[in-house]
Amino acid sequence: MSEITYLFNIIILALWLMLPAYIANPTAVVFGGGTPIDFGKNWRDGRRILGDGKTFRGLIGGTACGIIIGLLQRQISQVGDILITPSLIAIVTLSFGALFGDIVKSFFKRRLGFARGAKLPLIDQLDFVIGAWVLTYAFDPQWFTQSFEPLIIITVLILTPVLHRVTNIIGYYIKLKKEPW
Ligand SMILES: CC(C)=CCC/C(C)=C/CC/C(C)=C/CC/C(C)=C/COC[C@@H](COP(=O)(O)O)OC/C=C(\C)CC/C=C(\C)CC/C=C(\C)CCC=C(C)C
Ligand SMILES: Nc1ccn([C@@H]2O[C@H](COP(=O)(O)OP(=O)(O)OP(=O)(O)O)[C@@H](O)[C@H]2O)c(=O)n1
Ligand SMILES: [Mg+2]
Repeated sequence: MSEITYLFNIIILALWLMLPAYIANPTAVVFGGGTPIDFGKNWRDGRRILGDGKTFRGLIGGTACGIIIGLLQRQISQVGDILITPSLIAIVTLSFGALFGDIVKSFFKRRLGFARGAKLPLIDQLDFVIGAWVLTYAFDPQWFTQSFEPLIIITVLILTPVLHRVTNIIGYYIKLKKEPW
């Protein structure tokens, strides 16, 4: 196998493993709106706990879409036998964890005084990856460690900011996102 083919396989595997999280994050934008998760309440510092950018509809819609993709992946990997099958726990923790990470980020963003939608380079791009990994490692450490080898982790960390930027620019031009970042 040439080095190019090897690298290509690593990238495909990284995308495959991250897919529930990669789908949950942008579909939360699509389904988002309505009641905010913090119910419009402020923290002790007088600023919003999370802000209007984190809603129940986004959280539920995004998690559901991620889970549906994960269930489809389980069917596909049984046919192919080459791709890693996500565990049922991992499907849920990758999807919910992505949006959980995004929520935790917004909490700290508000505490630092950043307005909703303000730019926070790298953190805005990796919040959902970290959230998905932390919850998956917490609830299914065996699946996590056997699937996410160090090389896959590095690939995801490099690839995600690029994919995030591209999807956000697409989202901005089709008027689903208010900011192109
Ligand atoms: C391995 C195999 C067999 C297949 C892999 C297929 C493949 C190419 C998978 C990756 C595609 C993918 C979904 C990439 C995006 C992942 C990602 C990093 C998403 C980040 O989400 C950003 C989102 C929210 O931003 P926020 O963090 O600031 O809250 O941005 C919102 C964007 C939108 C609402 C635009 C609409 C997007 C969708 C409905 C999701 C589907 C996206 C695409 C089809 C575009 C993918 C384009 C590429 C190749 C980057
Ligand atoms: N749990 C979520 C996550 C996202 N969204 C929607 O997706 C948009 C983009 O998400 P994101 O960039 O994460 O939020 P921001 O508005 O930028 O807010 P923050 O500064 O808190 O990141 C939000 O404005 C909101 O409409 C949502 O409704 N519910
Ligand atoms: Mg944002």
